[in-house]
Order: sequence, then C-alpha cells, then structure tokens
Amino acid sequence: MPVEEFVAGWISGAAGLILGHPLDTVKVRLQTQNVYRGIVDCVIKTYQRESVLGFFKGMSFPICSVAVVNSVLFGTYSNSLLLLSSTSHQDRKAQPPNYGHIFVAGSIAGFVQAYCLAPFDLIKVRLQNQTEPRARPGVAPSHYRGPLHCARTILREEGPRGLFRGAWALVLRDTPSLGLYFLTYEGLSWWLTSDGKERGSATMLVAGGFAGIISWVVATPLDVVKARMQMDGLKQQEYRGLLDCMVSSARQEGPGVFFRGLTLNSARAFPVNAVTFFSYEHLLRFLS
Ligand SMILES: C[N+](C)(C)CCCC[C@H](N)C(=O)O
Repeated sequence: MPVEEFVAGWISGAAGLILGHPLDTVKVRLQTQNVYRGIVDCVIKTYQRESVLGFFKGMSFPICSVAVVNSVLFGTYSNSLLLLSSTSHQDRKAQPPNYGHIFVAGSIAGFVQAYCLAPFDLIKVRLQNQTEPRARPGVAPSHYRGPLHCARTILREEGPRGLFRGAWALVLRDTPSLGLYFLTYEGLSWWLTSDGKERGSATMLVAGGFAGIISWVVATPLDVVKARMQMDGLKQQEYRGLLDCMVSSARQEGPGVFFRGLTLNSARAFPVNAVTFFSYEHLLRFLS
C-alpha cells in the first residue's frame, strides 16, 4: 500500500486549510446565523467584535484532524484507484485516465473520509459560530472554551451521538462531490498537459483550483443542511431529521437558502485546492 500518498495528502491538506480558514468562518456564520446582511457585513462585524482572531476560530483542531482526514481522502482514493485500474500513481501519468474508475474511487474516498471528518467538522462549526469576543475578566466565557472542552461538553450534553450530528448530510455531501473533485482534477490535468510531457506546476494549480470550485458548487446545498443540523441541538432541537431540515429551511427562507455561502465556498475553493493538489503532487514526486 503506497504510504507516501497518505503523507502527501496530510501535508497538502494542512497548507490549503490555513489559507482558506478565514473565508470558511465567514461562510459558516452566514449559513447558520441570520444576523448578517451579507459577506461584507459579516466580515466587518466579526473584525470589530473579535479582531482578526475571530476569523481563525476553530482552526487549531482542523489542523490536527486534517492529518487524519486528508490522508484518508487521498490515501483511499489512490488505493481504490489502484484496485480498480491496477495502475500505480506513476503508471497513470502515461495512459489516458479511466474517468469511470476515477469517479468511483473519488466517491469511495469521499464516503470514508466523511465519517472521519464528521466529529471534527462538528466541533469546528460549533466553535466558529461562537461570536463572543475573547474571554476577559468580568465577561461571561463562551459556551465552549476550546476544541477539547467543546468535545467533552457535547458528550455530556448531547451524548456520543451528538458528536455525529449532521454526519449523514456530510456523507451525502462528500460522496458524489469528491468523485467529481478527482474527476475534474484528472480530466483538466490530462487536457492541459501535452502528450508525453510531465504534468506542470501551473497545470496542477489550475486543475486543482477548478476541481475545488466545481465540487463545492455541487456540494453547497448539502453543506448548508449539514451546518444547520450540526448547530441543531445546541439550544433546543429544531429539526426532526435531514429531510425536515431541508423542507423547513426552504419554507422559511426560500429555496435560495441552499445557495448560502456559494460565493464564499467558490472563492475559497480555488486557492485552497490549487495549493492542496500542487503540494500533493510535488510531495509525491519527492517521496517516491
Ligand atoms: C467535497 N467538498 C466539496 C465538500 C470538499 C472538497 C475539497 C476539500 C478541500 N479540503 C477543501 O476544503 O476545499
């Protein structure tokens, strides 16, 4: 089993994550809280109340978890593709990709990583949604004091299943959209590289960026549902399940609700995934 794919997946994921986190925080807030008039309003309010640090809330944990999640994603993808098409990373460069295999391998990887991601993502979303300024003497502390405290509190208040709230929405979001993610990346890379040539750095950046945008566009409706399900249960439970969350969100706020965060997801997706694939490919060359 090629281990270097896991290592490359981990490091490249971390690079992308740091770059995209501030935009991710703004997105999560817009998706789950109805107090902002738009992106600019949310940025200004966050900055005024919480300073630059507000945008980095909930980041320390994903930095650790990305090690697990992204290496599971890229490792499962490569190894599934190896099983399906019996070609290794090196051989695949030489022949045209089988897009069916790529989509299936990406979807399997998406399914597996969604389960690993679920608790980490839930904690991230809960912390990002705490809009209180940093704790000071005299000011009541936030409900969650940090990632571990958040995990313990959820376990106590909502039980172990609480940590997997929204997990189904996450699995549904990630299974097809990660299939599409790898499909776009491989397709565009193949198209941009002339016959017999090595894949160039610019190709990796462009193909990675577009893979990110396309997969996020497809994933955004379920991303909204997922974020709402994850926040549910904090005060009192509002939704009876995934379908109920979809129907009542659409009824109360119109179908446009499913596209909340689309602009931000896409703006964040390009640089994040350009850097992710670029560093992934270069690390693989270096490691193998
Ligand atoms: C499948 N979905 C679109 C949800 C995510 C795909 C991209 C994953 C990347 N780590 C990122 O955060 O952009």
